[in-house]
Amino acid sequence: MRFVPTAIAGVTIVETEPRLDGRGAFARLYCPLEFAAAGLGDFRPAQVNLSRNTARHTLRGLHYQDPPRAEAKLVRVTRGRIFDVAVDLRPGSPTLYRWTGTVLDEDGLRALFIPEGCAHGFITLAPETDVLYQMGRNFEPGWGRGLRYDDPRLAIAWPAVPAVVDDKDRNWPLLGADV
Ligand SMILES: Cc1cn([C@H]2C[C@H](O)[C@@H](COP(=O)(O)OP(=O)(O)O[C@H]3O[C@H](C)C(=O)[C@H](O)[C@H]3O)O2)c(=O)[nH]c1=O
Repeated sequence: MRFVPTAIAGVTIVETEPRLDGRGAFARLYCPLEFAAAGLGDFRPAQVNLSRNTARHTLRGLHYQDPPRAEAKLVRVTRGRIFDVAVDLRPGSPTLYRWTGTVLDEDGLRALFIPEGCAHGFITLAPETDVLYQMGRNFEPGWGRGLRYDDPRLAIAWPAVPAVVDDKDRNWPLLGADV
């Protein structure tokens, strides 16, 4: 695996190096030892989730969980295409409230690692898009927090106008202008 840093410390593009042969390819998608050696800490997924999105330009997020339920996640696309975004929410971070984004598509050989302390969201760029999550913690209802995808304080350059957004995601509080 190759670990490609982004503008936000810890948010990392994880690229696999498929082994090709006459049958096709074989690729390692995750390894705790390689993640630890890359400085991403002890990421050992507790649950794996599938987000199935029917319409193009479906937007989900931006979501995060506060300590002690903060969660790291490894996100990849198994069908379709997304623009995937992470926002730094770590107090004292030099990139606090900065965002970074990357396109993930169905070849599934690129993933985005979002560490604890960052919010995550995506917009689909194709219909029938499936997003696969490896989650660093078990899900517990009631711990979900969110940022507005259109918060002017974040100024995320989404590549499309969202067509489908859950009411929950339309109603997260805006960050104050003072942050
Ligand atoms: C996150 C989660 C949800 N659920 C249940 C709760 C609801 O009944 C249903 C949909 O949950 P929610 O509306 O929170 O799903 P999304 O809006 O896609 O949220 C996810 O999308 C953003 C972009 C993320 O990064 C998070 O992984 C997650 O917050 O699945 C579970 O059973 N387990 C889980 O881990």
